[in-house]
Amino acid sequence: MDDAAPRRIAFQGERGAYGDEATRAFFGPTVALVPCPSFRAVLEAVAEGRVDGGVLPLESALAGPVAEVVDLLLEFTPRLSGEMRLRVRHCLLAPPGRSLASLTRALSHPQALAQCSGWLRKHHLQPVPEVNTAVAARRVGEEAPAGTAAIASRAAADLYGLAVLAEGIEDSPDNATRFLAVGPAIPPHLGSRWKTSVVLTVNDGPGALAGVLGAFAARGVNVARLESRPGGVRAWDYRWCLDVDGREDAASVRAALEEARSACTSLQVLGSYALSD
Ligand SMILES: O=C(O)C(=O)Cc1ccccc1
Repeated sequence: MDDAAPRRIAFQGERGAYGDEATRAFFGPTVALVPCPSFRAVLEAVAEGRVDGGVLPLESALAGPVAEVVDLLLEFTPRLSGEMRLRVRHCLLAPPGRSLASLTRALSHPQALAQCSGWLRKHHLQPVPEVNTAVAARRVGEEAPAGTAAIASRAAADLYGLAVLAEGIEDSPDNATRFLAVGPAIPPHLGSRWKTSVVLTVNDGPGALAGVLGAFAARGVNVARLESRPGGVRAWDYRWCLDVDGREDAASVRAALEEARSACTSLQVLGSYALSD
């Protein structure tokens, strides 16, 4: 890779999306942004080497996992190159001149709708899913549909000529989303804390999952995330996604993984990556 050339990084959505903000926070203002229509398109661009990396939202502190991204990571198994937490502050946006009282619907990404569900209920606004917050803002700006607002960032309001009717409408004051960087480009300002992501299926029988967790506990390795997804060998078999603290090549993590394997029908290390400070 030419060091002087800006790195091309794919994200889902359009300018003004939270993925856009996360990509610039990860890679700095000179990054070459490559907007993609879907999360799958981001991973395809990375897999085919059309970009140097991609940035994807994995889970929100308030609304939980972005299940589509979790499943796509298991399908594509890209190189995991970094993690960051982005503070997400949502705004209610409408064409200039509209009042809150005139609105009946709010368009946004399902994660944003979920993060603002209490506020929407209180203001009698019907949530309407859209592929991305920035797409919602652009549509409301261009088409000005009757009674319809968008939930997106203040940056999206500026980009698409919308007025900010309310700011900070998320249901928790510390609403944040974990974003992962994937692909060969490593974000430049990562810290010293590392994580390792693993996907496994366990033997059928009492204590199998406890055996996996016990292997990490016995070596003082913190399990930071444990999530089940469908898609094991048979119906109702689960794939368990674990994030543990530490690098795959750390002695404690390596030994825990080795012991965990004996309680598993499959165990795949997706990768180790550092967290941004
Ligand atoms: O729709 C967006 O802008 C995204 O990047 C997905 C998203 C939505 C809400 C919170 C974090 C990420």
